[in-house]
Amino acid sequence: MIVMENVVVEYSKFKLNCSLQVSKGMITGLVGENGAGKTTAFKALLGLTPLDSGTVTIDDISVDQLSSKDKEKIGTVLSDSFFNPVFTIKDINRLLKNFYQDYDETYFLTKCEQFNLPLKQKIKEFSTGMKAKLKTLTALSHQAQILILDEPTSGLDVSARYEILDMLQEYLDQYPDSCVLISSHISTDLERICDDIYYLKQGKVLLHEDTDVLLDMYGILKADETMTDKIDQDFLLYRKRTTYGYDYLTNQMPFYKENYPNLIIEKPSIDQILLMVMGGEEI
Ligand SMILES: Nc1ncnc2c1ncn2[C@@H]1O[C@H](COP(=O)(O)OP(=O)(O)OP(=O)(O)O)[C@@H](O)[C@H]1O
Repeated sequence: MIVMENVVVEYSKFKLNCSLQVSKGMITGLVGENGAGKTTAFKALLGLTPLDSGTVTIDDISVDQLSSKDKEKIGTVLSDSFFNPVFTIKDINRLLKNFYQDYDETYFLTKCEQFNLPLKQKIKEFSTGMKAKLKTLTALSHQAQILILDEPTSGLDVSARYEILDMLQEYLDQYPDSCVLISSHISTDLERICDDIYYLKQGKVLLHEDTDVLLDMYGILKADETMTDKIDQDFLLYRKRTTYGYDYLTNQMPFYKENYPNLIIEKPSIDQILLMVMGGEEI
């Protein structure tokens, strides 16, 4: 289990101030615009950047107290780090075998074959998709209990993205006690595999919700000026001015459907929900 509590990381022009939790058996998504602080949060989680305040624990151990053995239980994909580009998969296989006690060479090589990744070609000659698959594969090849994956599907076409997401789902089926934190710009990716989603904006968590709740309970009410005065405001989260009045975001769509049968209520996609939170006025 990953717990990040009131973590503050302050740079000259940016401040991350966030809490989040990833439980066993769960895939948690972190979404946010460019510069929202996702990578900073991942670095804080992994102890790669000093905290100004707050705590990060992984399976109840503070991240700065993790032993080498504890660290072996963490699999990572970070956007700006990878193996030396002149290495081949054969080289990487040898390195992983020496580094991780629980390295599963059969899994690694079988998946490389499945993804048509050549064993003897230098990584610098790989396509973006090939590199992305290899990156995720290395994170999954040592029976890690904790997976921290920063944009593993970034820059990939839809089939390559789904191959990576399916591989993650399969991993969790095989190791049901593990937990996964994954960031992405693509909300359909998160919708496909995440149990819950955090939305980060300017270093702060603006929304945290179970994916099922987002998809089943959230709604957008389309109200004109007269209707605006009549609607119960108790379950409205954000509003946005429109040409006819206001769009309201609610997390209690059934309540409004039942009590306001004449009101137009749309079931939003996750992108539409995030756009309301991103650009709307909090109520
Ligand atoms: N080492 C650093 N020193 C100073 N500022 C930094 C440093 N690292 C990141 N930042 C700033 O922190 C902010 C958040 O960056 P971060 O990379 O965490 O965002 P992100 O959500 O991962 O963005 P993207 O989706 O574009 O990768 C940015 O404004 C960035 O310029």
